[in-house]
Amino acid sequence: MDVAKIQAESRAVSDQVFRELIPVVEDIAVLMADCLKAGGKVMACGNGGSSADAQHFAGELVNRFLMNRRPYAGLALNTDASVMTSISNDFSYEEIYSKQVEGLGRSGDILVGFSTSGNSGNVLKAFEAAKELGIKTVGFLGGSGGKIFPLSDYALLISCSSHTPRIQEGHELMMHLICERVEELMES
Ligand SMILES: O=C(CO)[C@@H](O)[C@H](O)[C@H](O)[C@H](O)COP(=O)(O)O
Ligand SMILES: [Zn+2]
Repeated sequence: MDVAKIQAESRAVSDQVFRELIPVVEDIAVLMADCLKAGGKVMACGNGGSSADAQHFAGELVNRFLMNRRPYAGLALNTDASVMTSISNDFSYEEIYSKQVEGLGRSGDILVGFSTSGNSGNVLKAFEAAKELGIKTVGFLGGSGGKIFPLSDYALLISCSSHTPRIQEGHELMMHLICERVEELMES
């Protein structure tokens, strides 16, 4: 393990977030606060570590980030094993999120997808379903942004790295920044 190389890449990711992506973080926080105030909800999805990011985000929204306040409508789409195994078994793994977006999503909601490659098929299909339903899409992406980039109304793209763990760390940083700003906008 080359710690110096990892440190340099970690710094580059953090620098990209603070130099380039804060205006997008702000736009997304405003979008989410407006959605939540209007009675909409924020759905999130991803695979592997990025599914953990989706759950992490929903937990911050429903319970608390820094403030004790009313719960916000946040939902991770990767937490219901019965729904996911049923869709995977009867149809395909690619449809585990799109079918939930079709069933649970309403116009005015927001769909967040975490994908470091930007190419996970189930996140891509969920974004396609969201577009059909008038649901805004927010992509936490990496590298070139992949196939999900053009379907993202808002893209938080860690383009300086193509390494999944470093990109995920950048995603978590931005997810926390969004949570802090959403709470400020909702509670002020
Ligand atoms: O957490 C990690 C690596 O840090 C892995 O579990 C990783 O999330 C998985 O390989 C995912 O399937 C990768 O999907 P994606 O980021 O390309 O959409
Ligand atoms: Zn990981």
